Amino acid sequence: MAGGGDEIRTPATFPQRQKSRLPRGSVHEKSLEHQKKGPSSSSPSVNSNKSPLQMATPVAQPQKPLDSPLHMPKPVQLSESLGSRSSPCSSGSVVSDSGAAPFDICIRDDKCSIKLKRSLLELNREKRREREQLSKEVAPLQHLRPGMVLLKKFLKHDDQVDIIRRCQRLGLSSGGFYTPGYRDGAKLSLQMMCLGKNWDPSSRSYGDKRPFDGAQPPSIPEVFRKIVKDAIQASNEFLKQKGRAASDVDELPPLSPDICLVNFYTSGGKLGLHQDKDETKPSLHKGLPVVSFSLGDTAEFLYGDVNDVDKASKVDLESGDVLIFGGKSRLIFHGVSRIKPKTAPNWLTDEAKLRPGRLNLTFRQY
Ligand SMILES: O=C(O)CCC(=O)C(=O)O
Ligand SMILES: [Fe+2]
Repeated sequence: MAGGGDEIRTPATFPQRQKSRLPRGSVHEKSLEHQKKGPSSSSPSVNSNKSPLQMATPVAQPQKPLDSPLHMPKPVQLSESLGSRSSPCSSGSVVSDSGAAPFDICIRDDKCSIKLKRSLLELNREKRREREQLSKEVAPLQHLRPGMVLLKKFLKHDDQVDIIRRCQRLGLSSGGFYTPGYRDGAKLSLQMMCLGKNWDPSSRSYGDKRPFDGAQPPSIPEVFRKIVKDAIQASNEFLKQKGRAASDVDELPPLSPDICLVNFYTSGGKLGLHQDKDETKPSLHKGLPVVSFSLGDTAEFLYGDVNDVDKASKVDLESGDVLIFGGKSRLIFHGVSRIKPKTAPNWLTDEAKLRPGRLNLTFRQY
């Protein structure tokens, strides 16, 4: 799996979390082909002139428009036909302040659906199978390179459902999901929402409000911060153990996240290689980590020292995985080369009703 890193197959050390349930666990895009050895860099961005969301200068497009025809709601596959406002994930009514037709990351339970719901027994059986498979076949923590740790299925089942439901609610309200687009007309096939601070793709900078509609990003839910903290702690315990045997293993500095970029990739979603480097100099210099949660379909994730997909290592990020890159890896180039369709766990799509695709949350400290 991971290139360049080693894996440890001991049943590791997710403190408590692993026990009670399973170990725990934007959206930007544009073709990676353009990037082969190309000068791109992005998400929060980097050395090229290109935006994090890639190349051309992106222009935010609210899912629903102010008055200009340029701001006509972008047709979002499935969402209209499935009825974006009445997902069963919603608890209560969620309505965009702007009266917009916001993007719903969940699909509603179609009463006419011929798909039979799985029984609770079947769902539990699937969850158990997933746990057993994980403990047999996969190292729960993997040291991919100095400063970079992958925590397989670190997000517990209930937490995955809860994260999706919270993101759904936040995404439907003011400051919620929108489709970033480029000034040249190119569209990103992803939906993005910022929590804590707004990250503006066109200026590649952070602010308190979204320039295109003045919306204030919702705050980062406390439960998300707690999982981030637990993931860093679990990584450091693991790195400490490793450090006894190897000298190049650094611990990760603690993170107090005040930014979370939430991306939803549809099945054709991609994100070109980029560095996350729009945070403050002290944050970057200290190597304060980026902590990434993956939910839904599996992503093929690329990472490496240079902006070249041919030289990048590859790792699958599955639903429930938490990836951390900080310290010496804080400025690695990384991206998503593809989303693997129909790889989300059945129990997750049944319980959370996440639409086909992948939800990714990256936490950072400004
Ligand atoms: O989706 C991912 O795994 C990566 C997202 C990312 O790199 C970003 O939002 O900056
Ligand atoms: Fe990134």
